[in-house]
Amino acid sequence: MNAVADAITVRGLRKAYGKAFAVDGVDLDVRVGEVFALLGPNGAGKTTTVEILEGFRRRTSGEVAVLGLDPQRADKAWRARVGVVLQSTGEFDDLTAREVVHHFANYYPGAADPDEIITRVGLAEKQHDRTRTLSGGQKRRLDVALGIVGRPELLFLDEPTTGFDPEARREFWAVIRDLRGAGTTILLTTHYLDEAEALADRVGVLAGGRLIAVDTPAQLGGRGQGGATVAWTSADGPKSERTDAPTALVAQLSERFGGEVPGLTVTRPSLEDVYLRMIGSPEEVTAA
Ligand SMILES: Nc1ncnc2c1ncn2[C@@H]1O[C@H](COP(=O)(O)OP(=O)(O)OP(=O)(O)O)[C@@H](O)[C@H]1O
Repeated sequence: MNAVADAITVRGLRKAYGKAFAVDGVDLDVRVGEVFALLGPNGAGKTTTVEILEGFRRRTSGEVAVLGLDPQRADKAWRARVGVVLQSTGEFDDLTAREVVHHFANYYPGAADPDEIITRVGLAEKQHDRTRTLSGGQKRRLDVALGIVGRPELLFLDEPTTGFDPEARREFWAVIRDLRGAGTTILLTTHYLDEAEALADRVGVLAGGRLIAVDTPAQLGGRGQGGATVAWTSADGPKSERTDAPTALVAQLSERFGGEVPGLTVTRPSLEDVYLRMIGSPEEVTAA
């Protein structure tokens, strides 16, 4: 169907630990050039899935193709095309951040300029510090630098911004948008719904090892259609109404108020609302 082959194709993927299936029949396609965010509660199987795609874990069954190859049989040339940012950072102790990035750049035939990468991830001021002295968020930036210095076609990011302060997250988002703009395919896992919304072309929700939904952030769980809440201020106080036809209600209100509707807002469920509903959060069930 696609003019360009998918970057990742997964069919019937399963992974058992003992008798339990951490991944239990996942089908997934990630298109070339898209940012795909894998969401899901703790233990849903995100890291297991991603590590299988990266070639770091063996699957129990199913078919997997990543950049056209089975990651279990991947060679050095394939590895050079894939960037990986793992959940836990490697320790380089007495090397400086700059030395580590330069060292990693040597592994890749078409590496980016390491100094430019250091600047892009916001580590320029800390580049001469030993990595063991970096803060958690700074170490994470270094992880990201190591993942992208080889100019990968496909980048895996497992919870990339955990431990980042808000400013660092925004800077990281800009780095990801640049990479996307340059044509990099990105698969990321995140617990931050705003991050998925800001970055992802599509999101997939994993729960209990199964992919229960795949859609754009705007459309996930029917978010884009109907189900809006219109709120306004009337003479006797704030009012709100849930409706599947918000435009018609706003038109009625406008007529009633003879123009501007005081305090008018129209809101749809946030990505977090629909996500929590999907994974059956107890809070959401009681709120509904
Ligand atoms: N090496 C392992 N041996 C046994 N069980 C494991 C192993 N790794 C993961 N699991 C189990 O598999 C399930 C999925 O774990 P996984 O790390 O893939 O989840 P996750 O979605 O990435 O979670 P989180 O959001 O907490 O990172 C969990 O129940 C976990 O306990």
